[in-house]
Amino acid sequence: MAIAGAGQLNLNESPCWGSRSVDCFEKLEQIGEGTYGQVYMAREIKTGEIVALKKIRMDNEREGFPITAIREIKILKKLHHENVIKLKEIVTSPGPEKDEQGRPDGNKYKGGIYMVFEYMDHDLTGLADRPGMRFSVPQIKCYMRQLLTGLHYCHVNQVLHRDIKGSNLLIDNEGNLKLADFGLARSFSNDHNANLTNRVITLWYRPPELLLGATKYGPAVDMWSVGCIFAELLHGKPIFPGKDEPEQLNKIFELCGAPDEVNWPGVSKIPWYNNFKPTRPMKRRLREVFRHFDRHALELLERMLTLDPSQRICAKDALDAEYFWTDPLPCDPKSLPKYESSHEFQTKKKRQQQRQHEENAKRQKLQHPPPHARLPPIQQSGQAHAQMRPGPNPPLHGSQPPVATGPGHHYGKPRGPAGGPGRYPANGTSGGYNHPNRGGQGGGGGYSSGPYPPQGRGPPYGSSGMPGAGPRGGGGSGYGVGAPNYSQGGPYGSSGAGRGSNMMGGNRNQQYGWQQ
Ligand SMILES: Nc1ncnc2c1ncn2[C@@H]1O[C@H](COP(=O)(O)OP(=O)(O)OP(=O)(O)O)[C@@H](O)[C@H]1O
Repeated sequence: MAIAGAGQLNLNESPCWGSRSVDCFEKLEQIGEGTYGQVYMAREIKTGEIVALKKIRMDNEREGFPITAIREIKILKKLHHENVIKLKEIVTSPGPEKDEQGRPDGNKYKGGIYMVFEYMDHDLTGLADRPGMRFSVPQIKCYMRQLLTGLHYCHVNQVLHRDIKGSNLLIDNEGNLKLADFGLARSFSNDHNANLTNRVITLWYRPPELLLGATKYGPAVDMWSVGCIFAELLHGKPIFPGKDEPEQLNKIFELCGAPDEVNWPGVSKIPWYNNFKPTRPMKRRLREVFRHFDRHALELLERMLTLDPSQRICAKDALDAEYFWTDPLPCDPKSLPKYESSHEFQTKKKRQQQRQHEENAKRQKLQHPPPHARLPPIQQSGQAHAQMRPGPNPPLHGSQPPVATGPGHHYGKPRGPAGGPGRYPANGTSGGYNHPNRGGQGGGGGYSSGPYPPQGRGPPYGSSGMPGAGPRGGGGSGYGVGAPNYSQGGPYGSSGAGRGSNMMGGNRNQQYGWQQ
């Protein structure tokens, strides 16, 4: 695990940061299990305010404070925007800790450090995974616009998120969407001259340039992930559910066509192009496969899922796209229905419990088969009542969630002329952005030379179907069915950097192949 050098975690920067104990909060429920450790819903005892506590995993005391956490804190401290999660403070636990039930935590590290975030009721994966959930078009437009607004702000401030996926998009019951989990984020310079690792972004949302081994890249990598989320919201399931990198690339080429020097000038110079260039011609089929999508949605998707990153649409232009300015308009976030809290961790846990329940029931049935299954049951007194009770597998959720069916509330009419430029602030300095860097898109600065992991220049993954571990939790397909988070096989999975595994069996080290 990469560790912090002395003084890197400048907790003294803001006098109160790090000075309070986690005992100021009462843990209510675990809502996430991430690379760093657990995420809890908690209540601040003094004020009653509900927050999210993200514990920084410190499995090995000797390795010090994880560099990923330092990065996340550093980056979040400079980002202040309504579509970016707010890091409120850092709190510490000097002694043995307690879990949600007040029992001593068995963690061998006796102290702990927590990030305190504003609490969000859902993540997009958890929300979409609710039984019967269907997002309306104005709702999808509303979420997409907020996602792009938050990302535009990050990009203007020269921060790449590098892990855009449903479980990192948090939503509250006011309909606000915020980007979260900046553990893989980093600053970038506009000239894209720095070498960066290509082992970032969860596989299903990873752009072709990273899969082909590019180490010089920019905000376009996040825009590919946004395109994948957009298509997933419209399509109802993930569009590129690859098992490993070769399959991932193949799925991309099957839909977006094979890259060549015509549609992507310079592609043949990307390190692993020759290893993975398709051996047969592959036409772009996006319009054909998604012909049922609305015309403006398809136009925007085409520009997000453009193979050549230099031609891919940027967040600002996406916000200006016709899609957001034609009827039905994005709805007002506040008009969205309120749902019972739903995080990916919880929906997966519920599904696991349900599966376990079904297996137990099956096992019991096998062990104690009814004496004569084909004979009618012998009537006994009270049986009629017994038959009225629900069966052994009651629905997971007692009450069905409200189905979002197109709230009729829209924002006002578009602010700019239809189709005209500049409906969105050009550099993110207007539109209510707090702009700490003042760099603007073309501005200098913002390029951090901090201790980031070296770029992944290892050999490419094997060229044919490496056995990839399945998605975290074995969940099927994204929105509506389960969340992706593949681990990687092959050379990518071999680095032993320790960001730890999660309860669903996934391991981000494998997934991202972090190197020392
Ligand atoms: N502020 C918050 N409010 C509510 N839930 C949150 C908050 N932050 C995180 N979560 C929940 O915890 C989950 C994991 O959080 P996060 O992604 O920040 O941790 P991580 O350790 O980086 O996880 P991963 O390795 O899965 O990326 C999120 O998907 C979300 O469901």
